[in-house]
Amino acid sequence: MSDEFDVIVIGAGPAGENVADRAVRGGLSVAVVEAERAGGECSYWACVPSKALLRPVDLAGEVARVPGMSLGPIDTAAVLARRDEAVSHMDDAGQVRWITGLPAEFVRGRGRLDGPRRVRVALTDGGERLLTARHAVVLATGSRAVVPPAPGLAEARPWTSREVTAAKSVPGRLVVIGGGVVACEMAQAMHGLGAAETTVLVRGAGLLERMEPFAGQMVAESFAASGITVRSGTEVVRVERPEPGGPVTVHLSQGAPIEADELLVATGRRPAVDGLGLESVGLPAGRAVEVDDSMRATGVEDGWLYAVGDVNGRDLLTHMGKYQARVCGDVIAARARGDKDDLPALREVAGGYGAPQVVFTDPQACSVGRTEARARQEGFAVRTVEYDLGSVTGAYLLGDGYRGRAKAVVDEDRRILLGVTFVGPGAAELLHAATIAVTAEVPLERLWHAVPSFPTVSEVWLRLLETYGL
Ligand SMILES: Cc1cc2nc3c(=O)[nH]c(=O)nc-3n(C[C@H](O)[C@H](O)[C@H](O)COP(=O)(O)OP(=O)(O)OC[C@H]3O[C@@H](n4cnc5c(N)ncnc54)[C@H](O)[C@@H]3O)c2cc1C
Ligand SMILES: NC(=O)c1ccc[n+]([C@@H]2O[C@H](COP(=O)([O-])OP(=O)(O)OC[C@H]3O[C@@H](n4cnc5c(N)ncnc54)[C@H](O)[C@@H]3O)[C@@H](O)[C@H]2O)c1
Repeated sequence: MSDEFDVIVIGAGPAGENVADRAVRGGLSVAVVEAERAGGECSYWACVPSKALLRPVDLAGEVARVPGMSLGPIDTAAVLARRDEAVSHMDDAGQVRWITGLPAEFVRGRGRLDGPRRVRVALTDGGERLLTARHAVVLATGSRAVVPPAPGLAEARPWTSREVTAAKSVPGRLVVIGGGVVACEMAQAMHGLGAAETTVLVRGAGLLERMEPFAGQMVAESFAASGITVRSGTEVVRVERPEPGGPVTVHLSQGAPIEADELLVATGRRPAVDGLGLESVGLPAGRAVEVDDSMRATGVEDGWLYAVGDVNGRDLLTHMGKYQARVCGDVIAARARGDKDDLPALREVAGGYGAPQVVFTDPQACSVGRTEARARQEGFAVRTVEYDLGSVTGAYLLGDGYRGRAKAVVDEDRRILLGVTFVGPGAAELLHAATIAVTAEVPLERLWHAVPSFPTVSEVWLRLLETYGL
C-alpha cells in the first residue's frame, strides 16, 4: 500500500469530501483521513438531524394556518426515529463507499501534520501510518462547540449541539444559553417535541444578531406566541447540578435562578485544530487556519497547505465549506498540472458578498449579502426598501395569519442589490433568487424584467422593486 499521494485531506466532513472529489476529477490521487465518521458533523450532529427535528414543527405551523385542517399531537418517538434514519443510524458505511468509489483511499484515524507535506495518522484500529503528499495537504477538520467558562457550567455536563441533535428523549424543562442559530433552531425543535418549559438566555439584546434586526424580532415573537421564554441581556453567572443527569439550576446576572431538566449550550464554535500539529509547519496553534482566496494557508513556505470549511473560520456553513472545497480541489489540480491558477472559478468570491444562510425556525429567517448596518459601515451609498411579505397574494394563500417581511439593501451608486433578507414561513426557497441577484450584481433595471409567477410568494420581488420606485 503506497503511503504517498498527490493530495492528503484531513477530515471527511462535507468540505473534505468535496475537495477529494474535485482533486480526483482533476486527475490526482487522494487519501482522506477521518477520525470519527465520514460525513462529518453536518451529517450526524448538525444540519441533517437538526432539520429532521425541526420539520414537524414547521409542518405544525403550516397546518395551524389553514382553516379546516388540524394536527394531532406530535408523536415524538416517531420523529426521533425518523431523525435516526436521516443520520443513517450513525453508520458512515455509505459515505465511506462514496469516498472509496471516487476513487480515493479512506484512512480511518486521527491525522496530524508532522512537518511539510507529512501527515501522521494514529489509526483507529491501532498503530500509526505516515502519509506524504506530492502536491498538497488540505485541512478540513471542522469546528467544535464552545462551552463558556461560567462556574459550574462544564461540570454540569451540559448538552451541546451534539447531544441535542442526537437526543434520545426530550426534556420537559430546557434552558438554552445563546441567541444564535443553534439556540433558536434547537429551542424551537425541542419545544415543539415536548419541552414545555423552554427558556432561551441571551447575553445581548436579541436573537440572531448577525441578521437584520427584524429577523430576530420576528423569531422572538413566534417564540413568545408558542410559549418559549426569551430572557435577553442575561448572563449565566453560575450553574449547579448536584446529581449527574439530575435537575440543573442556572443562576443569572439578573432575576431568579431557573431550574431545568437539561441545559443546552449554544454559544458558538471554535476551529478543530487541537493536536493538528500546526506548529510543526510554523503556524500558530489554537487558531483558525488563515487562507487566501484560493484556500491556500497563508504563511506556509512553498504553499502546499490548504484549509477549507469551518476550520478556516470564514463562513461556518456547509454549503460555503463545500464551495470552498470545489475551489480548493480545482486549484490544487490546476497547480499540479502547471496550468493557470488565477481563473475566476479558482477563487472564493461568494463569501465576500456575504454568504447565504437560512435559519430553519418558524418563521424561517434567510439572508444573503450585507445587512444595512454592514453596508453603511463599509461606506456604500445605501438605500433600503422593505415590504410586508404577508400582504403578497401568494403568502396569503399559504395560510391565515401568514407573517413575514422582506428587506433589500441597494447600492445607489451602482443600482444593484447588496443584501436581501426574507423572514416568513417557507421563505427559504426565496433565498436563492436573491443569492443570484446579489452575486451576479444584477442591475435593478434588469431585475425588473424577471417576472415572478402569480400567485407565488416570489411576487415580493415585484413589490420590493415597485416600492423602490421602478
Ligand atoms: C446544530 C447545527 C446545525 C447546523 N445546521 C446547518 C445547516 O442547516 N446548514 C448549514 O449550511 N450549516 C449548518 N451547520 C454548520 C455545518 O454543520 C458546518 O458548517 C459544517 O459541518 C462544516 O463542514 P466541515 O467539513 O468544515 O467540518 P465538519 O462537518 O465538522 O467535519 C470535519 C470532520 O473532520 C474530522 N476531523 C477533525 N479533526 C480530525 C483529525 N485530526 N484527523 C482526522 N479527522 C478529523 C471530524 O471527525 C469531522 O468528521 C450547523 C451546525 C450545527 C452545530
Ligand atoms: N441553519 C444554519 O445554517 C445553521 C444552523 C446551526 C448552526 N449554523 C452555523 O453554526 C455556527 C455556530 O452556531 P451557534 O449558534 O453556536 O453560534 P452563533 O455564533 O450563531 O451564536 C452564538 C450565540 O451565543 C452567544 N454567546 C457567545 N458567547 C457567549 C457567552 N459566553 N455567554 C452567553 N452567550 C454567548 C452569542 O451572543 C450568540 O447569540 C454558526 O456560525 C452558524 O452559521 C448554521
